Amino acid sequence: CCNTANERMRGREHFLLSLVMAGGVVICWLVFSYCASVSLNQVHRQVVLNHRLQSKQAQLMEPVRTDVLTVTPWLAPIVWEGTFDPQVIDEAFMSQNLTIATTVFAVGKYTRFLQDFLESAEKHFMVGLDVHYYVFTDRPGNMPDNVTLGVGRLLSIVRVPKFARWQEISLRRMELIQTAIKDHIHRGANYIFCLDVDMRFHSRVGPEALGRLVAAIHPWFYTYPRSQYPYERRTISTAYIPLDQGDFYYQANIFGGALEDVYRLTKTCREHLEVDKSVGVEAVWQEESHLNWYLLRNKPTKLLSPEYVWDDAKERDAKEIKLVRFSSVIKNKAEVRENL
Ligand SMILES: CC(=O)N[C@H]1[C@@H](OP(=O)(O)OP(=O)(O)OC[C@H]2O[C@@H](n3ccc(=O)[nH]c3=O)[C@H](O)[C@@H]2O)O[C@H](CO)[C@H](O)[C@@H]1O
Ligand SMILES: [Mn+2]
Repeated sequence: CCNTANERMRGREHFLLSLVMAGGVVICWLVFSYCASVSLNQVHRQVVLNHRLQSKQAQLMEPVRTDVLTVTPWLAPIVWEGTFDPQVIDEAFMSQNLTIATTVFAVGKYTRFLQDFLESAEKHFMVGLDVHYYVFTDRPGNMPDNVTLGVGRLLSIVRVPKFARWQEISLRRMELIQTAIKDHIHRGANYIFCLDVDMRFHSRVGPEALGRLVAAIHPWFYTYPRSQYPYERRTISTAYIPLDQGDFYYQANIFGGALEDVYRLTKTCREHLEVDKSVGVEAVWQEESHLNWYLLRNKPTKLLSPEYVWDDAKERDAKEIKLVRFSSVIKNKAEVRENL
C-alpha cells in the first residue's frame, strides 16, 4: 500500500516541480521579451509626427544641396545645413523623452574651458531634450559655479586621475568612457555624445545629430585624397590603415550614438590602445587614429559635416559652410598642456 502511496506522492511532487519550473521559464521569457522590446524601442524610432506640421514640400527633382555630398556610399546621411527641417526633427524627437549623456573631460588646466563650453551648450546643444553632462575631472574644486542649467539638464562630476602627458589624458578617455557607460551611464540615457572641452557651440546642434553611431568629418582634410589623410600608417600599430583605404577623416572632438554602439566603439579602441602600448607604439593622433580605424570597419550610421567640428583657427569663408555650429577654440597649447 505504502509504496504506491509514496510513488503517487513523489509523482505529484514531480508534477508540481515541473509546473513551477515551467512557470519560471514563462516568466523569464516574458520579462526578457519585455526588456528587449523596451531597449529596442527606446531609440531609433521611425519619425512620427503627432501634430499637423506646415513644412516645406520636399522636391525629388530639386536637391537641397548640390554642392556637397549628403549621403555616403553605405547610405548614411551626412548632415549639412539645408538637408533637414529643424521643426520636423524637433517635433519627431521631443516627444520621445530622450536623455542624452554627454561626456566632457576637463583635466588639469583644461577646467578653464568648462564655463564657455557649458554656457554655449546650454544655448545650442540638444535644446529641449534632457541632457546629462558627465564632467570628468581631477579638480572638482575648479568647476565653474555660475553656469545655470536649463530644465531637464543635469551635471555629474566623475573624478579621474591626471596622467602626466596630455596625449595620455586624451587617449585614456576611451577607457574611462567605456567604464562609465558600464558602471552608471547606461542606466540613465538613450544616447551618448563624447566631446572635447576646448570647444564652443555657436549654433544649433540638435537631435538631427542623433543616430546609432555618429561621427564628424574633420574640417581640415575633407578635400584631400584618402592617401593623404593623417591616418596611422605604421603597420605595427593596431590603428594602421593602408594608403588605398578610408572613407573620411573623422575628428575625435565629437562622436556619439546609442549607448550600446558607443560602448562597443570605446571598448575596441581601448583594447587597441592597450595592445599598442604593450609593444611601445602610440598612434600618430592617439585615440583619433583608433577612432578612424574603428569607423572604417564599422561605418557610422550618420555623419556630421564639418559644420559640427569647425576650428576657430580656420577661416570661415568656405562657401559650403553655411554656418558653424561647434568649433575648437584657439588655445595656447604650451600654456594649457602639461608637456609638449
Ligand atoms: C590639431 C590637433 O593637434 N589635433 C589633435 C589634438 O587635438 P586637440 O588639440 O583638440 O587635443 P586637446 O588638447 O583638446 O585634448 C583633447 C581633450 O582631452 C582633454 N584634455 C587634454 C589634455 C589635458 O591636459 N586635459 C584635458 O582635459 C580635454 O577634454 C581636451 O579637449 O589631439 C587629439 C587627441 O590626441 C587628436 O589627436 C587631434 O587630432
Ligand atoms: Mn580639443
